[in-house]
Amino acid sequence: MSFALDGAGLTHANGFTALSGITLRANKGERIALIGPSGAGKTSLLSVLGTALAPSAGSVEVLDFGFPGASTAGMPSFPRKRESMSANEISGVSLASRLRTRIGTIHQAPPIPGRQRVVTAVLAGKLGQWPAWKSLASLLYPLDVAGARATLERLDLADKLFARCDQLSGGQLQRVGIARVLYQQAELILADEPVSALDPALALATVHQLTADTEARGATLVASLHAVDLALNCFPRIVGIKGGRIAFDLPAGEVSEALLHDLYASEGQTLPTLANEPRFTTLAAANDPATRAACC
Ligand SMILES: Nc1ncnc2c1ncn2[C@@H]1O[C@H](COP(=O)(O)OP(=O)(O)OP(=O)(O)O)[C@@H](O)[C@H]1O
Repeated sequence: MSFALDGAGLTHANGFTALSGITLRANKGERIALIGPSGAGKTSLLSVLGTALAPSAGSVEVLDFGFPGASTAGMPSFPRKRESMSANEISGVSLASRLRTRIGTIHQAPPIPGRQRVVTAVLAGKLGQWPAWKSLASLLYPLDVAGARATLERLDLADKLFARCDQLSGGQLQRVGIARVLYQQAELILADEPVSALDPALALATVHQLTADTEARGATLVASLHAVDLALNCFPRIVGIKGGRIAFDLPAGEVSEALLHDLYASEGQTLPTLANEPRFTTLAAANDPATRAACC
């Protein structure tokens, strides 16, 4: 099991309930796309899975660490290992940091210092796994340039190896954030709109890198995606989120056009797709076998 949420809820400090009654499980190696309208709760769900926010109701278990529902809404908390490791044996801080080295998070806008070189930003993916001396040394002088270059090559970005991050375009910076997580080789990758700044062809190729990497390593991937066609074409399992609840959880081939239109009813008649092109507004077009073959 990679993660299990049981009746999980998330109420923010201002009293707003972003998630309610979320029951969702994933085995290791699953690739899941989260889709749903703006404000549905996709980022909130990824934050709970990534342990950035504790559930305010229900329970969450991630990579064998459990989080009981907290009474303090949405406040960060520390995980407890499932095999009931005593609090005296290891501190909550240590447990949390150990768990987080196994989770790779891709942000829509990667939080990378502008002055950092691309090579250093990519190698930072392993900072939590390396011993302290190696992490410090790598920040001062990149230790695995070949590894960073090979990872960037997969994203067609090797020519930016020594560029400063504040000299990159939004799409290039987004791919550096993805390269960092690919380099990290996390067991669970949580990607929040990972290709929102890329053109359709690059978005497809980049998502392919993510799905191929996780498939090859048996890692789990959960990605929120704006483009419905990208989700249907590249992910075997689709979870629709609406109003902080799971609207459906189905194999991609079983997601009907009616379900999609119901999910996005608040956003009008046109389904959000790559480049918002109307050619993918029918399920037949979105599930085009040629596109699916190109991705998966
Ligand atoms: N810190 C916060 N405090 C209060 N409400 C919040 C907070 N963060 C998010 N929300 C609310 O929770 C709801 C879900 O937000 P979330 O970011 O999870 O949605 P989303 O599906 O990721 O949306 P989008 O596709 O636009 O990124 C929204 O109504 C949002 O306004």
